[in-house]
Amino acid sequence: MRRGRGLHAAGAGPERYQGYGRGLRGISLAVLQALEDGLEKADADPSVKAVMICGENGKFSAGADIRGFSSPNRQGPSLAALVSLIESSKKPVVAAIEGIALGGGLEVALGCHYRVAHVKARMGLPEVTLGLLPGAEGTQRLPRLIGVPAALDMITTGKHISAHEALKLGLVDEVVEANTVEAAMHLANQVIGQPLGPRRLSLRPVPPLPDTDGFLRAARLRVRERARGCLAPELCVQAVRAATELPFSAGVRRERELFVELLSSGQARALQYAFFAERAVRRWSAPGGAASHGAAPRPLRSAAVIGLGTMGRGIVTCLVKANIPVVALEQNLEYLNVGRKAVMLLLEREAKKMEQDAQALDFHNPARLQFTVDFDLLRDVDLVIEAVFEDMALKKEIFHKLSRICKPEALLCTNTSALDIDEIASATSRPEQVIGTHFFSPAHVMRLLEIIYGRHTSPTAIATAMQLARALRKVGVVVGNCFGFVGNRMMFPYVEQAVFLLEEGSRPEEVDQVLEDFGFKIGPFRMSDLAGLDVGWRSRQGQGLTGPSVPAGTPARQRLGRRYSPLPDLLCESGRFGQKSGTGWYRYERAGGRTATPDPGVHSLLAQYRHTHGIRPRHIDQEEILERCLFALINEGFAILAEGIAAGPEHLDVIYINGYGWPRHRGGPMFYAATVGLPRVLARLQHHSQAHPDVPGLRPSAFLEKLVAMGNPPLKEWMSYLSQQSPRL
Ligand SMILES: CCCCCCCCCCCCC[C@H](O)CC(=O)SCCNC(=O)CCNC(=O)[C@H](O)C(C)(C)COP(=O)(O)OP(=O)(O)OC[C@H]1O[C@@H](n2cnc3c(N)ncnc32)[C@H](O)[C@@H]1OP(=O)(O)O
Repeated sequence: MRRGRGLHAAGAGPERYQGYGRGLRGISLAVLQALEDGLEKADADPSVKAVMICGENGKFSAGADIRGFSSPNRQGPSLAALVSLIESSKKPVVAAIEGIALGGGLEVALGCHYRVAHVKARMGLPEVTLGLLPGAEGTQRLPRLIGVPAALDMITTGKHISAHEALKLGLVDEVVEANTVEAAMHLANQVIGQPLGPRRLSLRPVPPLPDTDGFLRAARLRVRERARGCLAPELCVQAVRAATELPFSAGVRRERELFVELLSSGQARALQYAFFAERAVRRWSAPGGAASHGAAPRPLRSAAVIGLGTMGRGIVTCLVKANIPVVALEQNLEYLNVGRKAVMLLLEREAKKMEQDAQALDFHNPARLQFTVDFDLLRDVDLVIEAVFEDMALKKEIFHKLSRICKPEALLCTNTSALDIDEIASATSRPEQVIGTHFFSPAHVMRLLEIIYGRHTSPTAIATAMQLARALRKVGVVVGNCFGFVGNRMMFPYVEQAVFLLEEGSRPEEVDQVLEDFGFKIGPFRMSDLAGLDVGWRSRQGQGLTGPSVPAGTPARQRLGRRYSPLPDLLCESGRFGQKSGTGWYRYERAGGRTATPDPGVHSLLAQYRHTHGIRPRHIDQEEILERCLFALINEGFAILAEGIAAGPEHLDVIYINGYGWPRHRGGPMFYAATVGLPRVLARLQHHSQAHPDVPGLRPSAFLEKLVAMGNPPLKEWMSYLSQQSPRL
C-alpha cells in the first residue's frame, strides 16, 4: 500500500482515496486537487481495478468550505467537475461514508457508483440552511436516485438523515456496523467488471410520479409558506423541477443559475453569518478577564428542577432527553401531582417523536426522574434549576435554602427572564455558584438558553452552564446582568413602539402583519397574547407603573417624564389576558384557543381611547411601522453593546434568531442594521426621535452615533470602537 498526502493506494484491487476536509473546515482546494489527480492516475493504471473514496478521522465530509463562498468561482465549478469526473470513471468508484457526508460531501458520494455507510453516519444536503442549494449537481442526481418526494424533502429542509433512513431511501447500497472502509473495499472488489452505466446517476431518468407537475406546484406553495420570505427553499424546488423537465446537462445549467441567484441574494450572506455567529458565541468572556478558553466545566451527572409550572415542566423534559437524571420538586403534593402528570404527558409525546430512541428515555425509572416535595433530596445533585414564578422574595427564600442544603460545588441556576441575578445570589453563602439560565417557552423546544453571570459568578459556573446548554442541544449565549438581560431588554422598546403605533392609528393586526411579512414568526401582539398579557401587567404593577401605587394626579400617558401607554393595562383590567382568557389584542375561538381573529371590540376600545385622550388617528404606513419597531430594538442593542452586557453583536443576533423568532435569513437585528447601513438607521432614529421627543427608546445610542461618525465600519469591527471594554467584560 502506498501512502501519500492523505491518499492511500492499493496495488491491484481497489485504489483508495482519502483526505476529505481536514477536521471540519470543508473541502479544500488541495483535497479537490488530490482527488482529481488520484482518479486520473487510477484510470490510467491498468493494475488498478476499482477505486474507494473515504474521509479522514472518521468523517467523510462536511461539504464545501462555507467561508470560501466569498470567492465561489475558485472552488465551486471544480467541485461539480470533480463529481462528474468520479462518475465518468471507467472503474467502479465506491464511497465509504463514515461520520458525516453533508452538502458537497454527499454530492461527491452521489458521483460515486456505490455507497457504503457506517451505521452511525449521517447524511444531508444542508445548503438550504445557508441560503443556497446543492450546487455540485446534487439537485439533479438525488431525485434520479431516490425519487422526487424524498429528494425534495432532503433538499428543501436540509435535514440530516441516518444511515438506516438512507438505506431505506436507496441513497446508500449497504450499511455496516464494523469497518466501513474495509466493507467498501470488499464491495469494490465484488463489482469489478460489472457494467457502470446503470450506476451513473446522470444517465438515469427521474422516477415518474402520477402528477409530477401538480406535486411540485403544491411543494412550492408549501415551502414558500414555511419559508417566511427566505428564497432558498423555493429555488431548491425549482432546481428539482429542472431535474424532472430537462436533460441532465441542461438541469445542471439551471441548477448553476439558481445557485448564483441565491449566492448574490444577500440572504445567503445572512444565513452563513448566522452559522458562524452560533459557533462564535460558544467562546465567551466575563469579568476580570475570565474566558471560555481558561475555564473548565464541572461534570453534570444529576440535576434538580424546582417548580413544575410551564417552564419547569419543559426544563425537566429536556434534562430527561439529555440523559441527565432529574429530581423534580414542588412546594406541595397537589402541585406536584399536577406537574408530574404534565411532565409525563410531555415525555410521552417526546418519546413518540423520537420513535426508536424512546426506550432510552426510561422516564418511569425513579433513578432517572423522581418527583418530590422534599428539599433534602437535592443534597447531592450537581445542578439545581429554580423555575418558580417571577417573585424576587420567593426566589431569594429558595436560594437561601439551597445554599444550606446543596453540596458546595453544586451550580445554582435561576430561570428568570428579567430579575437581578446579584440580588438572588445575595441570599446564598456562595454567590460564585449562582447563575441565571433564561429558558424560552416551550423550554423543551426552543433552542436558546440565555446564560447570565452575576457580579460574583465564577468562570467555572459559566463554563458549566455553557456545558449544560450543549448537553441540552441548545445554543447558550453568555450575557451580563441587567433588567431584561439582552433579549427582553431589546424587546421592551420594540413592543413599546408597537403599542404607541396603536395609540396613533394602527390596529394590532396591521402591525403584526408588517412584522410577519418582514419574517418574524409572530408579530408583537400575537406574541403578547400567546405569552399572556397579565405577565407584563404584573411586572408593571411591581415597577409602580400601573395600579394603586401610581401617585394621584399622574398623567395617564406619562411616567417619570416619558411617554407611557396604559392601553395594555386597560385590556388586562377588562379581563383580556390573551389566549388563556380567549380575548386579548385579538379574540380566540375559546379560552385557550390559538386562532387569532381581529376583534371589533379592540377596534372600538382603541377608538374610544383615542377620543378620550384627544389623539387624532392617522394612517401609518408599513415603513414607519417597521422602522419604529425594529430600529428601537436595534438602538437598545447598541446601548447593550456599549455597556458591555454582551461581548459582541453576534451574541445579540444569535439570541434574536433562536429565542425571539427573528427571521434567520435576515441574520439577526444587528446584522440587519449593518445591511441597512448604520447612517440610515441613525438618520431614521433621529427623525422619529424628533417626532416623539418623550420616547427615550428612539433617541439614538451614543455608540451608534460613534460608529456612524467613524465611517460605518463592518460589524466585525464594531467592538473595537468602544473606547474601553466595559468593566463587566
Ligand atoms: C460568481 C460565479 C459563481 C459560479 C458558481 C456556480 C457553481 C457553484 C458550485 C458550488 C458548489 C457547491 C457545493 C455544495 O453544494 C455547497 C456546500 O457543500 S455548502 C456546505 C454544506 N455543509 C454544511 O452546511 C455543513 C456545515 N457544518 C455543520 O453542520 C456542522 O459543522 C457539522 C459538520 C454537523 C459538525 O458539527 P459539530 O460537530 O457541532 O462541529 P461544529 O459545527 O462546531 O464545526 C466545527 C468547526 O468546523 C467548521 N465547519 C464545519 N463545517 C464547515 C464547512 N462546511 N465549511 C467551513 N467550516 C466548517 C465550524 O465553523 C467550526 O469552526 P470553529 O467555530 O470551531 O472555528
